[in-house]
Amino acid sequence: MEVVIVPDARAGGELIAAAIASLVRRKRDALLGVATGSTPLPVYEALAAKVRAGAVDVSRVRVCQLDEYVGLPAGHPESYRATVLRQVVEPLGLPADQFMGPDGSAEDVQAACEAYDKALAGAGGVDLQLLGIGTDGHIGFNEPCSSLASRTRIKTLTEQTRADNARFFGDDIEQVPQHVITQGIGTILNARHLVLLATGEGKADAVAAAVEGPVAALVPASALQLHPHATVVVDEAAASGLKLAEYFRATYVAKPAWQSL
Ligand SMILES: N[C@@H]1[C@@H](O)[C@H](O)[C@@H](COP(=O)(O)O)O[C@@H]1O
Repeated sequence: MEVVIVPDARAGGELIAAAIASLVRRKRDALLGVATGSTPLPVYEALAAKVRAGAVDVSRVRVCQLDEYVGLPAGHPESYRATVLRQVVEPLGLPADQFMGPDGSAEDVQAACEAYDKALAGAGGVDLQLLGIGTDGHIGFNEPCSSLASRTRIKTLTEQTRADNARFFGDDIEQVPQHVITQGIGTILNARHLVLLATGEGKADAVAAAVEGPVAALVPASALQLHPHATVVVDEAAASGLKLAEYFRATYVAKPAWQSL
């Protein structure tokens, strides 16, 4: 696992957008797994700026969702489908048929989960999966004690996650769905490159547990330790609980010029 400490969220966004651009230059139809929440927004803004500047051609890039709420009415603005369309697909100018996600309004949710897991593999697998981290250490919507081998399935949110996400639902926790579909941890680990971005002091404990604690289902993000190509990008505040921060800084300074993220 590589840990990169950046001065602020904007720098993290620039760094990851550069890594995505570099991937797309190597593989024009890369499958990009995107996350929702506030944290990845600087990545999407930096990437869209590169596209506008003509620095990278993303016209063949495919985008896929990490997770979705269950039971929101179709087209609800806070569904993750609507969110990713608004924040990623439209700003990048991609056609809807280059975007895939699980069907959160399916009658048979279990079948929708299995179909999505198969569709990801059928699309050749995710090339780069962008991740955030919940304050309880979750990735996607894999809450604590999710199986580290789990596939895409339905999960029940913790009260903590519903409270954290209430800000997207008029600060009313009752409006936050209880159930979600999420790529499983095993599914996420199938991506070729995992890039987790965490910013702000509120993520410091979760980041320290994920990066320096034991691999444990209690901290789903610790599963990144099992992946051969995982990059954790943190700002100073989110890095504040890391015991090895100085080592991570020195390693990044000494990184060979030919080695990308
Ligand atoms: N399912 C999403 C996660 O993918 C995201 O990482 C997390 C943190 O969001 P934020 O970046 O807003 O803190 O929120 C939700 O739970």
